[in-house]
Amino acid sequence: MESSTLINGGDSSSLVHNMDNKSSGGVDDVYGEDSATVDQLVTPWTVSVASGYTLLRDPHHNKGLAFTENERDAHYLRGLLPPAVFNQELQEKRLMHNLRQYDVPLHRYMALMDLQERNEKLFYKLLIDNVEELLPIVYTPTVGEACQKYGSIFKRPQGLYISLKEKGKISEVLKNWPERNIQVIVVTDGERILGLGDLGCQGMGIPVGKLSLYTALGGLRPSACLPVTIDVGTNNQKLLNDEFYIGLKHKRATGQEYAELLEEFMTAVKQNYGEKVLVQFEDFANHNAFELLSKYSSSHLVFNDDIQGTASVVLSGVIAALKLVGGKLADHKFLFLGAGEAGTGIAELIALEMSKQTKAPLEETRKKIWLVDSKGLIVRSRIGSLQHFKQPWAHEHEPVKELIDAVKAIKPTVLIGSSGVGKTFTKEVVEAMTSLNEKPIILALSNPTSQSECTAEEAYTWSKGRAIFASGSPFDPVNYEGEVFVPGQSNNAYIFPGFGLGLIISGAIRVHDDMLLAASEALAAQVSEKNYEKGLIYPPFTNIRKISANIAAKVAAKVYDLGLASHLPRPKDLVQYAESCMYSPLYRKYR
Ligand SMILES: O=C([O-])CC(=O)C(=O)O
Ligand SMILES: [Mg+2]
Repeated sequence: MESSTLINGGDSSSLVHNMDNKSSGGVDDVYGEDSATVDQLVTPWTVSVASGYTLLRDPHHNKGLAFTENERDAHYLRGLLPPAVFNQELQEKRLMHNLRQYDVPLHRYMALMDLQERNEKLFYKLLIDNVEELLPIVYTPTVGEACQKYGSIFKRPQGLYISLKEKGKISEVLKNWPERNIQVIVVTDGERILGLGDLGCQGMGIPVGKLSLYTALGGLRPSACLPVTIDVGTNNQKLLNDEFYIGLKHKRATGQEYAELLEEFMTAVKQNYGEKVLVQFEDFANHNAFELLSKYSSSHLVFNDDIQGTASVVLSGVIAALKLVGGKLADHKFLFLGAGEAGTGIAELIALEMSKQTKAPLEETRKKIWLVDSKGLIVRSRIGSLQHFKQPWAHEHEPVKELIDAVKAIKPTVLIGSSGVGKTFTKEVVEAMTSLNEKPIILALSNPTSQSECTAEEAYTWSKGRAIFASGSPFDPVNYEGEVFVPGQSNNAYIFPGFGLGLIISGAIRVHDDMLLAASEALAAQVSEKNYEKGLIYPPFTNIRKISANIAAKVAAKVYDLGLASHLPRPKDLVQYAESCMYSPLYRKYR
């Protein structure tokens, strides 16, 4: 009896089911009032939505108690809602009040996911207006716990699961997703979820969380965002033993079997969504992350958030920190704990920027940067046994085993933790950094909070208030000897939403390192004098949409300059253009 119609346009290109009985869900034409969102630039935005009970169950169009009297009459809602009519602000106030009743962050997370599935606009309105309070819930650290428990909190699909069972059918599986105009995909295979290790299929929480930030922080339409989890098995024995585990119950497929599944996925993505769809790789293990990025960067629009997004946000923080500590980038010396995706990605982008500034060859600027991995300082004598992505960092030096001895030997001005292992910046390490530097720059990037190399309190206390500190997951301000220190959050969430927006509004077909440098410079330029006075090296998240528009503009400008843009002509004012393309969470009036 049910027929379905595909309707494009607005922020809601969705599959709407026509039913015979209008009162239980017919199809009405609706004219919205929002400013144009990204794809409205190419499609007319008359949209059709279901009415009646079906409308209340459709998260893209449901407004709950905010349906007006006229809308209740026109859309067969009489009796389905209690009599009160709330505006969106009152709904928001009520929800924030309810959320704050939960003491357990995971309960807040679950309440927010329920809201997202019930009333999408209200979810985004809440997230945008309360970004500092809600970011730690929908994102790190709480999203990490959600992934660990994803099997038991799973209710409805929030993204696509593509497992080895779907081999040979991936293109068909993509067509099962209700949206067609996809602009960004965040994909994980769950092998390295934050610093929590292999969570297999339960890694889905990460693409879902990242994409909700694409919308809230970067203004991408929710319906243009597709979370994907590739399931090739898991090596996490606890999950394999768990009768409630939601993924494939065998060890991870590797080698050719893995590569073929990924190849089929990447091909199907391009076939279904064209060459301008952005694929963001997220939380893959090192070996696959580097390989996938280099394999697909010349044929697809791909971006690895852990290698490139993290690099861009850290470079921005370092550029900003120079205002507080003085000197040029090339005057500084960097020591990393962790030589994986984040560590080597950041190191390379810093070396590139140094090389750009000084005109020195990359081989020279790399020598200012040292990395420590689980076997100690990466030095020339280890080269034969090093993975290829570590080899550029194998400089001449005698072997050093421990981080503390590396600090003493290298004498860095900047210490960066990206190993995924918590509590590794010990008192001794922070004190050594402080004895070497008037203002040591210390970045503890590993996520979630449990994996942070040190806490904000430890950094400020052990450095006697002298550290310039930022971390991947948020920490509260610290009161040290009567002075309040506000730690920064050096997280790729500052970069990827604006970066992706910049790629999309310009119709980029490839990502280039210069675009990452442009994003870093754009973010650093958003740190105000007031922020610097407080010792901050990142602007607060409260202005993130404006920040994202500025990042998007600089990235798009670079896309145009490099001749990689397919949306012509180039808009005159790219900041204004980026802002005008952003999704609005305000309700539309339904006729
Ligand atoms: O998700 C985050 O908070 C940052 C990130 O990409 C990671 O830690 O893998
Ligand atoms: Mg990540």
